[in-house]
Amino acid sequence: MNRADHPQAAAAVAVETLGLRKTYAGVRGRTIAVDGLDLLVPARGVHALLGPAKAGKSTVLRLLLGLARADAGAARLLGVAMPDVGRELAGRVGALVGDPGFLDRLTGRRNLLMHPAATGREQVDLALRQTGLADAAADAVGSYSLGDRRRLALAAALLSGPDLLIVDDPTRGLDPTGAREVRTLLRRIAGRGTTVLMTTDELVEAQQLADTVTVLAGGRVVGDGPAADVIGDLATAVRLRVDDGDRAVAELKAAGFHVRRDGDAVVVDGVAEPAGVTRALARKKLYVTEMSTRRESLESLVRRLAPEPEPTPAAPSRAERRAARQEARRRAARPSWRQRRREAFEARVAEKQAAYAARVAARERAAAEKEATRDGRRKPAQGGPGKRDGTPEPSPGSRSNDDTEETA
Ligand SMILES: Nc1ncnc2c1ncn2[C@@H]1O[C@H](COP(=O)(O)OP(=O)(O)OP(=O)(O)O)[C@@H](O)[C@H]1O
Repeated sequence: MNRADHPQAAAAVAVETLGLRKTYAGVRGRTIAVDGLDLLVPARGVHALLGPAKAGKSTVLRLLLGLARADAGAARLLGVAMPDVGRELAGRVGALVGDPGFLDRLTGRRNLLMHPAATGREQVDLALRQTGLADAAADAVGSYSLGDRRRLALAAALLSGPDLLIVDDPTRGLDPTGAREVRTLLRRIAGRGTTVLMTTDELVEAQQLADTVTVLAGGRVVGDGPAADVIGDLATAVRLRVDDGDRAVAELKAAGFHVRRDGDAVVVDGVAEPAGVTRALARKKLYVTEMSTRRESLESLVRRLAPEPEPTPAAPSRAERRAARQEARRRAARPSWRQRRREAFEARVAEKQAAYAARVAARERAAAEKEATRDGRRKPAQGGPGKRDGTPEPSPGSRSNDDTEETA
């Protein structure tokens, strides 16, 4: 979406990035984790960075928090440009990225009191109340459920009363109850005026929790805007069997559906009304023999937003470069296709010429033998068949030119 077209572009912006890029070097070459990212997070509300595994979500958060250095691009958090974020925004940005490193044998309250952002018991107790942990404040963290630990981590991130809270995958690993509690908490935090920027790979979570979303795939933005517009009402994917699948795909495409083949089946993604698909087919005299529907997955959403996402090109590793050089040398040493064809052709010509020469020699031999036989017969009879001048009659097969001669 164009910045100017963004519904909240006119309002304050909490986070914005332009052309942000990050690559990681590994044993198998370089991985492009974030590839020219333009991100716009409106101030206030919950913004979800939504994408499948390895889409680059966590890397974006790490870049924004200064935990990793970008190769290129620019970013501003709460109006402050990236290199100065740490110095100028101390206390205004809270984060929950990675393991908060609580000590199990200490109470929740004691862990928070030891946090660098803690200023005193009053502030700590406020954070515990805000996260619904007041009753568990005196319990050892070792006895906390995973959901309670996550809420304690959020309490730590809230200690400084931040304007922006950055949270990486807040419900990962939680049971449905724990996940629901954390989602409710995040909505409550946003309701109090803190902008929440979070990552998730769950479509339903983004739909339930986020006001705005950015969908990432392969380190790139494939869609962004209000959650209701980008995700919609969790459209349905329809799977069909039709007698003429290829024609069905063509007709549905022409009718504006997002359609693809999956083996014998035809799959239509992002369908608001499944009956619309069967109607469109029936109009073209194509009849459905089998049909099933399921809620749209994140993968099909990404496919719908970016029908043919370009694969992230990874730079070749040293081993791959060496193999490519060896292959080039091997090709250079081997005769070219053209050269091999010419050699084969010349071999065929030489073969045919040799066969022709052998046939001519055989005919000449045969003619000479015939001549010798005729001479032998004439001698005793002194006048057999033949011309009067003694020239022998040409035999039927003794032409000097062979009209069956093959040309190369
Ligand atoms: N420190 C690192 N060193 C090398 N590669 C990395 C590093 N961190 C991330 N990557 C690679 O960068 C790509 C993006 O990873 P990232 O963790 O940002 O994705 P993600 O969308 O958060 O995925 P997930 O939901 O699985 O956590 C992946 O291919 C990952 O393997």
